Amino acid sequence: MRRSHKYWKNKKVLYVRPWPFFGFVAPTLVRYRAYPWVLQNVYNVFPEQRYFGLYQFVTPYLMIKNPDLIATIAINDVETFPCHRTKIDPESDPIYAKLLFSMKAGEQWKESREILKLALSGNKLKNSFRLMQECSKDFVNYFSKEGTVEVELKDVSAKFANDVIAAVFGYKCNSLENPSNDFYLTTKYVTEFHFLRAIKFFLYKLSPRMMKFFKFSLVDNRTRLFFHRLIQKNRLSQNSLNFSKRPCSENFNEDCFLVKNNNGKLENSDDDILAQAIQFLFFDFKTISTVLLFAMYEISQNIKVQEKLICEIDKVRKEVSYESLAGIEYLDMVVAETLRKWPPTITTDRKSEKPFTIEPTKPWEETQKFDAETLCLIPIFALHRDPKYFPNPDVFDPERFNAQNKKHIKPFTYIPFGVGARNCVGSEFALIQIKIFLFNLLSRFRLVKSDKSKDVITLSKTVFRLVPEGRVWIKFEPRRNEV
Ligand code: HEM
Repeated sequence: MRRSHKYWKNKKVLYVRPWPFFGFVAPTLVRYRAYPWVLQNVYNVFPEQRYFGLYQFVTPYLMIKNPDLIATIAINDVETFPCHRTKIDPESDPIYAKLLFSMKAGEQWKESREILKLALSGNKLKNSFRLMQECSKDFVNYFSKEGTVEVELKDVSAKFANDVIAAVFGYKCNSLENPSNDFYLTTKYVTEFHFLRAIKFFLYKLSPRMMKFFKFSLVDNRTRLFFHRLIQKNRLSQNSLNFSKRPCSENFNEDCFLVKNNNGKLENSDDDILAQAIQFLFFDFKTISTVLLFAMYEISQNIKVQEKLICEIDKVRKEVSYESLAGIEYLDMVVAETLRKWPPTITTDRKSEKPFTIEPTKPWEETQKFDAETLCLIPIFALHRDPKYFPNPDVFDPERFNAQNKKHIKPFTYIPFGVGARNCVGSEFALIQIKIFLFNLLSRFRLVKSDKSKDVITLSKTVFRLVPEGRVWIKFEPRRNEV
């Protein structure tokens, strides 16, 4: 596809006028507006359009606004739109090439996806449930030592998300007690998009061959070494890891990390496992910690929601089980509303393999032909905030998802986990992790606003993700006398 600000004009497609060189992302690059709001503004430029063109830097994207058109692209016409944009050439970085998100659709992707899906659901998920339950208990026990405590939400949600991933790797690290444990430091290091990594990504896009020639890898030696050491310990030792109180073989969910090789055999070489580890860190750590942060923040702000949630949680006495957790309908509704208002993945995309046509459905539209390799942007955050689909979108209202109301949500307007063949493979795993955390937390604490933070969250203008600006404080107030 040609990269130039003339592309949409030449194709006679309506488009958002780009800022020179930077395209629509300019307001975030100059730190004027947070990226989710920039996307929402762009989404609103042509209220009646089903789709329109825009430029991310000089790369043309087609924004798909209309929910039916989203379904066409992601479900009905999946042969034309089989993959995401991010595709790292396996020749240039074999580790990144093993990530499902960046894999080209085909047998290897299909099988790897099936294996990961199995590892993250059903009986395997029940096993992970036990680990998550342990991590949540460690979390609340840590705060139960004192009375009311003031906590910073970015910090505590990141530590919990980290500890669950670590547990999947057979590594018990309780990051609240021990914030400088190796796993947490590595997670932070890998997931922070610092300057050097940004440059590496840019160079990869520019010339994968050059990167291969100079043997530059997106996964640096420090990360590689850390995980290789961990994998070796897990495989070779039947004894506890230094940081684990249990035999690691019991914890290490190796099935999460199986990959089919080109000869159709199941294997998990150290590099395969390393790739899956990176996948967990990218997909689980950032998404889960973001959802937990916003869920705790919204619950602290909305007292009625909190009281109702506590009431429902208290009905499940003593130990919560996998089954009883799924039965707490109001918890489902609170999590669903958090994912509506604050979806951690603010957009997703599809890339067309072949040319395609969009037929008119409105009087002012014309048949429009598009080239192969057209990049389609699906604006998850903006759809969730569109008052046409969610009236008063800025209000946190879990009742949108009660049994009656959720029937009226227009299909493909609520898509926190994406849609179709390339949707999120970890959604079940993620939902259980979020729910079990909130269950344990609210069983022991009320979440109370803190004077240190404002009532309205401001989003960061320095990153291209959904991140609050600065620190976000609330208080955990023990419910000792009630339970
Ligand atoms: C609240 C948490 C999460 C959210 C909101 C989320 C959201 C998403 C979204 C929007 C996509 C793109 C889907 C599409 O294009 O249609 C995606 C893809 C993906 N997610 Fe998640 N995700 C979450 C947690 C996880 C977890 C825990 C894992 C486990 C490792 C995971 C693994 C993946 C993978 C591997 C893909 C790529 C799938 C493919 O291309 O075949 N996600 N996720």
